[in-house]
Amino acid sequence: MRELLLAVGEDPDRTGLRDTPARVARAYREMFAGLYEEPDHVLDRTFDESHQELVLVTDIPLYSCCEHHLVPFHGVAHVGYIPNSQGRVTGLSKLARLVDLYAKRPQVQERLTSQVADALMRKLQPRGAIVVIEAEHLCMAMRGIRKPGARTTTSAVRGMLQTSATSRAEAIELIRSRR
Ligand SMILES: Nc1nc2c(ncn2[C@@H]2O[C@H](COP(=O)(O)OP(=O)(O)OP(=O)(O)O)[C@@H](O)[C@H]2O)c(=O)[nH]1
Repeated sequence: MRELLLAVGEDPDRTGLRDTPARVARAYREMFAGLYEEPDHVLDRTFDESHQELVLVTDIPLYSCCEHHLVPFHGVAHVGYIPNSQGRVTGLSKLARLVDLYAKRPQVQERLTSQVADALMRKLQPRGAIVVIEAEHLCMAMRGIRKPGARTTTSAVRGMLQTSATSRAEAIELIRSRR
């Protein structure tokens, strides 16, 4: 941190910046807490419910950090899956926990989207999964190209939500028509 401040021409001993290294370390440890957690544990607890159609949680608030600049990107995630024939479902909050865990790592939006979908497929073995993330990258808003308001949408679709156009269209329509 001291080197970083010197590199950008700041005096590390200046009043107000004296405590900065420890504070920044604490903040980044919190923002990157997902590096130290095992994603599969989030979905350890499941229960059987004879629901074999789409379960979709939309508008999960998302805060992450781009690994290129360590500058935040934020937006919402929509996460859905179709339980398998045993009807193995997970608590709805676990879908948000999964998003949170992967978001709390240095990320790129595409990888974050795929990681959530792949964890669902791995642990719940559902018939299909869909993850859509819409986010604004502050590295494109507050610096660089400076385009505030530009939003990036990424999707990861697995299983029958990938192979069945009807199932995929239903999920996408529900995401688009929310509110
Ligand atoms: N695909 C993708 N790109 C990202 C993401 N987050 C940041 N980026 C981009 O990563 C790129 C890094 O580009 P570089 O040329 O290495 O870095 P830079 O000189 O700071 O680029 P500028 O942002 O254009 O000033 C930029 O184009 C960012 O917009 C992300 O989640 N996904």
